[in-house]
Amino acid sequence: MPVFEPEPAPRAAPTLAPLGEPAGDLALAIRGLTKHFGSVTAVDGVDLDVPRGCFYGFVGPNGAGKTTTLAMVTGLLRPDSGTVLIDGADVWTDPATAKSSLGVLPDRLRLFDRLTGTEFLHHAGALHGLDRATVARRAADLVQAFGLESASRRFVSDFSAGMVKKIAIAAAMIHSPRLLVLDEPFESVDPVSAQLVIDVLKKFAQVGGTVLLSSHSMDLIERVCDNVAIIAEGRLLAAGPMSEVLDGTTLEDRFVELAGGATAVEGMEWLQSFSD
Ligand SMILES: Nc1ncnc2c1ncn2[C@@H]1O[C@H](COP(=O)(O)OP(=O)(O)OP(=O)(O)O)[C@@H](O)[C@H]1O
Repeated sequence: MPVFEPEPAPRAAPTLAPLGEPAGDLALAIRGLTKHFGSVTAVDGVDLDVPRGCFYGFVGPNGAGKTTTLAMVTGLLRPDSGTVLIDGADVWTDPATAKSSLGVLPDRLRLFDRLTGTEFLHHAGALHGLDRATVARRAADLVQAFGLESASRRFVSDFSAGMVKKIAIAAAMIHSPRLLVLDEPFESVDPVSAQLVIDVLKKFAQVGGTVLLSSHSMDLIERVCDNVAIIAEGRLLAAGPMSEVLDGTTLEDRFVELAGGATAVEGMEWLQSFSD
């Protein structure tokens, strides 16, 4: 199917390239990315290499800086400092080139919800300059792949939260990008639909596409991704091939060990005194 066919690219060695000059086999290279909101440092000097063809998970506790990082990576939020190269093109100095190879599912996406599912996909394809016949063919492929056949003629405003996620991911893929950046793609998505989405994304990665996604589901990230980055308080604590980051433990254990969070609930004895 044409939708899942980015230019085949060699699968990169499963190690992080030495930080410095980004290597040429990277789908995404982030250097020194920093963002402050007033006195809060949301993202603090993040360096990350995402090799082509990999399925990269991005995890961290609430408020760790995941959404802020992904927003800067995709050109939605201007960094205070740092650079982002997508397929070698700088998101901020060469946005047209960088964004032509990028598909995005942003956080809290607002859709044009008075369009039907199919119209929405056509709109996304047209924005990327695809001709009508190509858009129609790809939209039909995507509707089928994401199990949205019965929804394709309904208004997006009538979609469930999970269906909205699926149509938004489909729209992010319609121009056959090289890199997909998905912020919480499985939030509100039931397990059967999540598996459907994972299958589509795996197919995309198998033919040389690259996926970077954030999620709070450690099981899912461990099962699906071949690389993972753990962020807390705006700093990257670990990044690289899953087996190296886990080092024999589970992702959940590694996450708690690095990012904290397994604290006992103390000082809430009143909770056991019940109002009656
Ligand atoms: N627009 C904003 N204005 C002020 N502070 C912000 C803004 N966006 C994010 N922050 C702050 O930046 C920090 C990182 O937030 P961010 O949303 O990136 O975290 P996250 O890892 O995506 O969290 P979650 O898992 O809860 O979605 C938090 O302290 C947050 O309060």
